[in-house]
Amino acid sequence: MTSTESESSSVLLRGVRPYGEGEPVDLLVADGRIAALDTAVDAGRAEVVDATGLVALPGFVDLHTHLREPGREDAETIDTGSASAALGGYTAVFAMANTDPVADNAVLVEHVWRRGREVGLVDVHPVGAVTVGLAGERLAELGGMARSAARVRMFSDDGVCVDDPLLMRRALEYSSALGAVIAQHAEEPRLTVGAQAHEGERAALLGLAGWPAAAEESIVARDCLLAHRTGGRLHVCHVSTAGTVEVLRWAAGPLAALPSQAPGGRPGRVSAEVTPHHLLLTDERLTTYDPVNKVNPPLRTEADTLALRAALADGVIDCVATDHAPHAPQDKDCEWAAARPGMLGLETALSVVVETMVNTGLLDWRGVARVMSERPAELVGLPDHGRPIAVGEPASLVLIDPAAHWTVRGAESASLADNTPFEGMRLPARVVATMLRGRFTARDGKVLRWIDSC
Ligand SMILES: NC(=O)N[C@@H](CC(=O)O)C(=O)O
Ligand SMILES: [Zn+2]
Ligand SMILES: [Zn+2]
Repeated sequence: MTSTESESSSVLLRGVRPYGEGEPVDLLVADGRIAALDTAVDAGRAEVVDATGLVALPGFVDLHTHLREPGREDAETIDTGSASAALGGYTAVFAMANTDPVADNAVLVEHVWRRGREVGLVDVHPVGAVTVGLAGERLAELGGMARSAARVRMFSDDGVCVDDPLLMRRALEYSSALGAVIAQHAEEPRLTVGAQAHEGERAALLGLAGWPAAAEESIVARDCLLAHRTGGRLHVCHVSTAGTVEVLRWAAGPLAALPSQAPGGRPGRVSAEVTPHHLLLTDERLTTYDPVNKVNPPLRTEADTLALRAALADGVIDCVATDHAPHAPQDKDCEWAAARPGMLGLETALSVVVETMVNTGLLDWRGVARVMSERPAELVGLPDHGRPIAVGEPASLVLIDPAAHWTVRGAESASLADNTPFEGMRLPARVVATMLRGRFTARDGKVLRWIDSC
């Protein structure tokens, strides 16, 4: 993007196409908000940026990111993870609680929140743990975290499942009172002891212990019932099987029609996310035994990827979440069984969504805005993200070159880690710039910190 310099902090984006629709317009940003949206807008003292041909969408919101700070700053920090998020088009991320120490108290979540603000590249919202130390034995102080300066609105033991039904039921009961969401890593631990790969033909051929689809589906079914009966707010993390899609369909239909026993008769609500890697990759990739493909839940079959895509398109799955899971080399560059599960996701998410959802005709750009920005913001009640591109709204935006292609190189990512399963793949569409409340946080592949823009 070329631009003319100016001493003013306002910016005029010339020739953008909001949601990729209609004729190009000029979008004027002033005081952090969209000040004009029209043809031939007078630049005045604004910096003029040539954005011809670029699609503008509301900045992306990731409900599932691992930033690793505190505890594993060798794999990622709030700073490097925020930079990766800005490059990927994100303006808000939810940082999972499985850090060391675990984010299970007000002091820790406030630390993560403050550090995110200091870095200032993306709004970092800490996720609080559901149980103390993720140990699954007693509930953490959810209320204390919700009332802290971090205003925690999502709780999760992600990495492990809250498998005790009584604890999960209590957490869901509290969630409605707190206006929060319980995000479940759905994995029945008794069914995945020693599991290494999706249970099926591929795992059998490779001699890897199988990870049954029912381990996920049985917990999702149980939790949908608990959410409905308690009036709680359940969010299902990283849906990976066609069977889970059917359970979610049942929860939204026949189950929702049953009377709830919740206080005031208010039924629970269930939402769900899918990761870019589960939309694109299958267990066919495991033949190399390269641990870059190891992830929890595991890569599944092509039929699963197709069911997930259809469910995202028709709204049974609400949104895309990256499950960005950076790992240090010693935890990934080792034999399959010893490697940690997880893969990078923030910088490749848009391109994978375009490849699997837009280029297949399942979603248009408005649909991309829905699943990557509007719906996730709505699920957790973020008031100033996922907003319409309209005059008066916050200028938290992503500009995309829809015609670009690029080749993924983990070493070039802003993340400290390089465990991307998309290494060497040529993918469509590229984030050209990200803007948070009127300030560029990433532009032409470079991260812009406060200091750069002052
Ligand atoms: N997805 C993964 O394989 N790993 C995540 C944990 C998780 O999301 O369950 C991690 O923290 O590394
Ligand atoms: Zn998980
Ligand atoms: Zn995760």
